[in-house]
Amino acid sequence: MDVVFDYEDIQLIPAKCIVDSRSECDTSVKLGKHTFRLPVVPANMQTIIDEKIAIQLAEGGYFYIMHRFDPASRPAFIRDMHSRGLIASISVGVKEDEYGFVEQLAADSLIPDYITIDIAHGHSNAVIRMIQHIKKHLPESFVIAGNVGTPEAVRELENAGADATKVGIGPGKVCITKIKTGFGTGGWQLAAVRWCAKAASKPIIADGGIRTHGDIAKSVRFGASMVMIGSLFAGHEESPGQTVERDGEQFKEYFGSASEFQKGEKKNVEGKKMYVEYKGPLQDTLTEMEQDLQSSISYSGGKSLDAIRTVDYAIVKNSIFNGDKVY
Ligand SMILES: NC(=O)C1=CN([C@@H]2O[C@H](COP(=O)(O)OP(=O)(O)OC[C@H]3O[C@@H](n4cnc5c(N)ncnc54)[C@H](OP(=O)(O)O)[C@@H]3O)[C@@H](O)[C@H]2O)C=CC1
Ligand SMILES: Nc1nc2c(ncn2[C@@H]2O[C@H](COP(=O)(O)O)[C@@H](O)[C@H]2O)c(=O)[nH]1
Repeated sequence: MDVVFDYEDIQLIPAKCIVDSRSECDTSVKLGKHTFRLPVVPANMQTIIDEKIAIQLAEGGYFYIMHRFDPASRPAFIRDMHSRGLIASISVGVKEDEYGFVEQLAADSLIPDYITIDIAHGHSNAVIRMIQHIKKHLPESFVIAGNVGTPEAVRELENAGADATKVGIGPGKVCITKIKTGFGTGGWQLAAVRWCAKAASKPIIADGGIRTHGDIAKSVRFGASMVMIGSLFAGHEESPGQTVERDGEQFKEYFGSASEFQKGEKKNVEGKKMYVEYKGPLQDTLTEMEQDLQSSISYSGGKSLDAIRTVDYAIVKNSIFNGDKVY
């Protein structure tokens, strides 16, 4: 890898505008057989998504991935989404029970449209075996595999049959992998996305470290087809995390999938819990994200996401924000 940088080190360089209004810019993206309104998916974490939010997102034309932390509810979830005419997008792990689960779905003709293999260290034989197992029993399902942080990993998972790979080891807001293990893409996640995307022959999902809406455009510039976001989606009215009040202000909990709060034990903890300010309705954030991304597209001199993929950029090491915040 030649240059190392992260989101805050990059500014995209504007090209001549070809639209009269930002509303002409199209933020939609195709992943597998379906087209979605935004190249954004809320993280498949228990404080970010539940069944109600999955329905809201799917009905609104947004991509979603249900988490895997209530495993027994998954068949009913798939049935319910399909009975509503909506896509069914679930997560699996790699432990022994999950093999039987996949076989049972096939036996019951319950075919998820998307299956995400969600483990911390995705460059592993365990994930390769699970990709092959899913492809054998549920060949119609679109398989997203992760998480990884290197081109070798992307190639191996693609060769095993993954339809997309998810990039990001440790850049997440509630992640402590980098501190506990010394490994990961934290601090250079955007460069890792670029490195992996260059090797990829299928879509890349950039996962973790997105702190502003502008980071979505930057991810697209460096090769992501989609981005997965946790913290920016935490704290909404609909978010499943517990609400607490402090000094008259409302906060909602956001915890890591490898935190002791998720695991119920202190073994191999690589995540923490935080409280984020209450943000109001989820739809307001989705709408603002879409408007901001439409604006990004207009600055890129095009009308669709593709225009962002080729814009020039400047590396401005640690100097963009100077402490600036949106609010
Ligand atoms: N994107 C990221 O940076 C990270 C995300 N996470 C999230 O936390 C959740 C839990 O992840 P995970 O612990 O993988 O899931 P699981 O607890 O389901 O573990 C999956 C399996 O992989 C094994 N395993 C886990 N980590 C490693 C490793 N580093 N080396 C070898 N084997 C390993 C586990 O065994 P054993 O426990 O005995 O080792 C277990 O058999 C997921 O939702 C994941 O996305 C967690 C950390 C980093
Ligand atoms: N190292 C850990 N990473 C985790 C954990 N739980 C989730 N995650 C990852 O974070 C992103 C979300 O990142 P954000 O910056 O947008 O908040 C999520 O999609 C997972 O990949 C964890 O416990 N440890």
